[in-house]
Amino acid sequence: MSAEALKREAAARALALVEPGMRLGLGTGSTAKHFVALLGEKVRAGLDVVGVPTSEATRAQAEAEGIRLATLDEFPGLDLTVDGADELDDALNLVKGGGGALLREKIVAAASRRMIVIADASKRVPTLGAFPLPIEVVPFGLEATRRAVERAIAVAGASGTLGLRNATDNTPYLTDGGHFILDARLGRIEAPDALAAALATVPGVVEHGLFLGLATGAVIATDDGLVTLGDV
Ligand SMILES: O=C[C@H](O)[C@H](O)[C@H](O)COP(=O)(O)O
Repeated sequence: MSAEALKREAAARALALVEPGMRLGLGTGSTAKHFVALLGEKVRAGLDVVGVPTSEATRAQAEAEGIRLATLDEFPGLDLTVDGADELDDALNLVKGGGGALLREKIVAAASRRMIVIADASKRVPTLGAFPLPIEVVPFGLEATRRAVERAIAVAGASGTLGLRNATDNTPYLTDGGHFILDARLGRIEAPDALAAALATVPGVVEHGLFLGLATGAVIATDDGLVTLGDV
């Protein structure tokens, strides 16, 4: 099965968790896009839900699908968020932000009673870190922040290189919040909690892509069928 077909399978399984009246967090990325498309079909068939998008891209897609949207200011507590991930381990620790949406994704996930990750099997890893860890930083003081991030990575016992993410026109990539992203190529993250704690101390770091203790379950689509982790 193609990767897209697997992503759609995982999305379809997560859709079965959606009940009428739910307040949903809508994730970002190529896997979450399948979920939003399938949800749109259900909405047009009469399902009444409200969605909080985690990016402008998801907002545009959900609007086009006819999904009623709201903000976290209107609904500070959500029932369920369904989102993709760049990596997940068996303890449901995640790396997210490959598509630059980590900040809103983390706020929405933290506001949700349940967060279900949908992924194809390529995202499941024994140890996080092969995928570069996105670290969202404010443009002001970039070089000083970059150095402080390097020190924080070292304090957490990790090592690697940091690169400023560029957009396709070769200018710095800007997130929906108007921030830059430093991608940390670490290879392995042996102590995600220590790294998350160290990064949180750096002024200028807005958020990072380690999602620890946020996902409550995962649906992973493999060629041999669906595998679930946690509470699905
Ligand atoms: O910023 C983007 C998000 O964290 C995505 O959920 C993540 O990058 C996975 O995206 P995809 O489903 O396209 O692999």
